[in-house]
Amino acid sequence: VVHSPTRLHPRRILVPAPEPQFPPQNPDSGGAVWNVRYALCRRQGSGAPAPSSGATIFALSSGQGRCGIAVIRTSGPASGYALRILTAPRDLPAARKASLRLLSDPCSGEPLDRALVLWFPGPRSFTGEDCVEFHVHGGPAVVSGILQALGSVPGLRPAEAGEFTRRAFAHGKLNLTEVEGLADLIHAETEAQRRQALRQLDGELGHLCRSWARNLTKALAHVEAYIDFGEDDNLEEGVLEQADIQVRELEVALGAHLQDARRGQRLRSGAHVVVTGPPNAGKSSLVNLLSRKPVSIVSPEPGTTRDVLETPVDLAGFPVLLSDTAGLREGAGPVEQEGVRRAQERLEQADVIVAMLDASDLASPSSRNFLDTVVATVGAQSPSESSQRFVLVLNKSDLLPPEGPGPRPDLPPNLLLSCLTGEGLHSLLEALRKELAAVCGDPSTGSPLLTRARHQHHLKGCLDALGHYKQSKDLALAAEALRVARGHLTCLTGGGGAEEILDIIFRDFCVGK
Ligand SMILES: Nc1nc2c(ncn2[C@@H]2O[C@H](COP(=O)(O)OP(=O)(O)OP(=O)(O)O)[C@@H](O)[C@H]2O)c(=O)[nH]1
Ligand SMILES: [K+]
Ligand SMILES: [Mg+2]
Repeated sequence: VVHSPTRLHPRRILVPAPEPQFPPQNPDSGGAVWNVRYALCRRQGSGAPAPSSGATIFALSSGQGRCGIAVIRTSGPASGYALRILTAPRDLPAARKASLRLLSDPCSGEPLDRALVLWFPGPRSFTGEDCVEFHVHGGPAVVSGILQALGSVPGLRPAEAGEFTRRAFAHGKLNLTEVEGLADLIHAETEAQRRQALRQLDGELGHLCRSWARNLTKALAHVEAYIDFGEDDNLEEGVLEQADIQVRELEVALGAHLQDARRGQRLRSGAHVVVTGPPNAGKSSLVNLLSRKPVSIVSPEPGTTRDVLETPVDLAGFPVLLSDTAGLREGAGPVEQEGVRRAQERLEQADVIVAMLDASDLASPSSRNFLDTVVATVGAQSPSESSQRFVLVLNKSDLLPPEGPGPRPDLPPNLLLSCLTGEGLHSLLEALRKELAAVCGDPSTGSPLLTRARHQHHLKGCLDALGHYKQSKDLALAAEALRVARGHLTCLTGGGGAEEILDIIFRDFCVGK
């Protein structure tokens, strides 16, 4: 082994590379409410079985319940046989063209439905295997009759949650980040979520990781060439310097992406918006207005809200967990004091703070106190210093004299609102949209966001390994560090996919997808 002058080390030690491991618990179980829907269609136990079983699977792929048309699909080698045995005439229709067929039960011969059937011979299908789609009338009896008929065909069994997508992944039709994008697209509830999911399904994050991995492979080749042929005069000069340059470039790119930090994840699971202020400012009125339902009790009595009340809302296309909190004041009874403590705790977790005051009551002790404490500290931070965003709202503008509130130079920039008349709501929504775009990232522009803790984990692992590369004085260790770094990028797109990660991801799918 030839050592470069900067990497002198007496011995060549080969330490086994630490396997890039991912915590086995579900890393994305953050947002309580947004995840309820995942729980609804989550299959119990581990992920779907590996596709090597060779079985042909079938499932209802459209939604449950009565509908105009239901789509039932199959995937696997017996798909063509199942199609022929259920239909008359018993020949296979032209590939990828809809044909009208009478479906009947293969055992009793009883007609089940007249339906459109589609035949997708592998590998040009969603899963890469032979697939069939039956577009049948969506009545429950028709659907269950056809599912039963399919179940009676030898070699066919009902699909498990996510099994179609898992087969697509196994046959290289989708990489892991695309699978995640597909899961998110199915679950997307707001416009921004849909845009982000679609970009991920299009493979943008995957492409980026693969191009980074390619650069690492080049750097590794340079280091290995130096190890093997360092003394050879034919070796082009400066190979190690080239590797160093590539590593440095990658470090910059990874650093920029990690700085993006939790924006993509927030967009996926919801940003925390917390409404705070002194008692009776109208916090609960605003929460009810934004969520368009009576989440919180509104009353003229100060100290009405005591617990933190959280509700998921779609604010200007962004998914938000909106929290109503107790009015901040001192000297209240023990129950209200506990409410105040919880309000302050929630405030610390907020991505966006909506601080609300009664515009007609700015001189009261509780208003002054709120201005001197919360507004003075959070409101004074510039957005770059603090990751929390801040909007100051002066409510009850309808109570102000017609000439307006008059200039208040001691207040930070603020918005006038009346929850009673709705005046100023439009400007508040626009201000919130801007803050949310800053907190969640804009999914239609810029580089693809990291949507899961898993992505961040592997990029960070990659960056750490690059740090080891730069520090290692031994060339063999340096090469090993590059291999570890590349391993993290491969894991991100599912190249080195540990079963356990696959299980976590495929759990998010419904049966039939
Ligand atoms: N005139 C007027 N009254 C309002 C407005 N918004 C809220 N109110 C009234 O102000 C009172 C307090 O409203 P809430 O929404 O309960 O205020 P809160 O900040 O949640 O109060 P606590 O939970 O007790 O801290 C109620 O009687 C509301 O009807 C407004 O824009 N104009
Ligand atoms: K109140
Ligand atoms: Mg309240």
